[in-house]
Amino acid sequence: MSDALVAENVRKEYGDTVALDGVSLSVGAGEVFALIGPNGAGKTTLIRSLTGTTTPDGGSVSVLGVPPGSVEKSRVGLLPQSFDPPARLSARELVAYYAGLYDGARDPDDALADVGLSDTGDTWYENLSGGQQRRVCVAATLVNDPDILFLDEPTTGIDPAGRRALWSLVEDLAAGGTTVFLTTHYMAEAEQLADRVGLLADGEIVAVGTPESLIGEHGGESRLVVETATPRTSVEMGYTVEETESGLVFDGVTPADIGEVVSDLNARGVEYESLTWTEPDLEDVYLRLTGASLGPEATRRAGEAAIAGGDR
Ligand SMILES: Nc1ncnc2c1ncn2[C@@H]1O[C@H](COP(=O)(O)OP(=O)(O)OP(=O)(O)O)[C@@H](O)[C@H]1O
Repeated sequence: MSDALVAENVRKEYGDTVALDGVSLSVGAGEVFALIGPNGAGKTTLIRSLTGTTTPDGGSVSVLGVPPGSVEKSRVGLLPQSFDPPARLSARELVAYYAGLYDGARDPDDALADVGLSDTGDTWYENLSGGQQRRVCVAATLVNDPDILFLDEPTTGIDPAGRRALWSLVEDLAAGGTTVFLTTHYMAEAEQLADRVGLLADGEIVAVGTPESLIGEHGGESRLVVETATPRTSVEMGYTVEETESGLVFDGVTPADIGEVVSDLNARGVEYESLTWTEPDLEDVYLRLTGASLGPEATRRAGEAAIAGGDR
């Protein structure tokens, strides 16, 4: 697989802020690469550096074999994170405007159909919902049938059904040979779509690999989550136990161990409301490598209590 995109030691500073601190990566032709990382990690700055919408202070970038400023415009699609088109255009007029920038562009209605908005072509952009507006913007990036597509948080604000429709669109594009470089805060999106994922933190790539390899290397063990009737039940067992807001998390529990843990909980009089067994996923990788929280779902408390007394 030849490289569609190569960045070497890219550096960008804004005053005292080092937005990119020597980023190197390559993306193969036809590959889907997802960039994840906390707010302010430098994801948008990297996309802007890769697409020539900002000039790095150091390093080099090659897109389809040439510097970003020299690449044929019709071969590249870019959905910026912030995109504020004229509101008093219909969805179709807006997409047609972008189609007019290219020779041999696609039919705007086909691009709208790609994003599931066939019925809303006549609606003014300002009257569309936030998620529909985002989908129109995605449609606008598809009119030139790009060889490489940069999508900066493409599904932010889009409802779950719309998000899955866009995932399917990205999968179709990749199957057709389009290289896709996207950023996202949705770990499920990166895990579902990406051939490889890069984790950016404080302007540096801290891990890169297939979702499976990252999870295997950094995701930790499978675990049993126990929601207890009484918050922060203190329990002594032969597993590594984390206390959470809502109960207990037992690390390293396989499905075959669940019965034993449940017996132990019963024997010790721990009342529980639910038991959920989970395998590590990309969210665990993210949390472990950034030490950050993804939101209210991720309320796991630090401070493991490796407790003696059980039979493991
Ligand atoms: N034009 C700018 N002027 C000054 N500082 C900037 C500019 N653009 C980005 N920064 C700073 O560079 C750092 C990286 O910002 P960037 O927008 O690339 O992060 P991000 O990973 O895309 O964040 P988010 O997930 O919130 O979109 C931040 O500290 C940000 O404040």
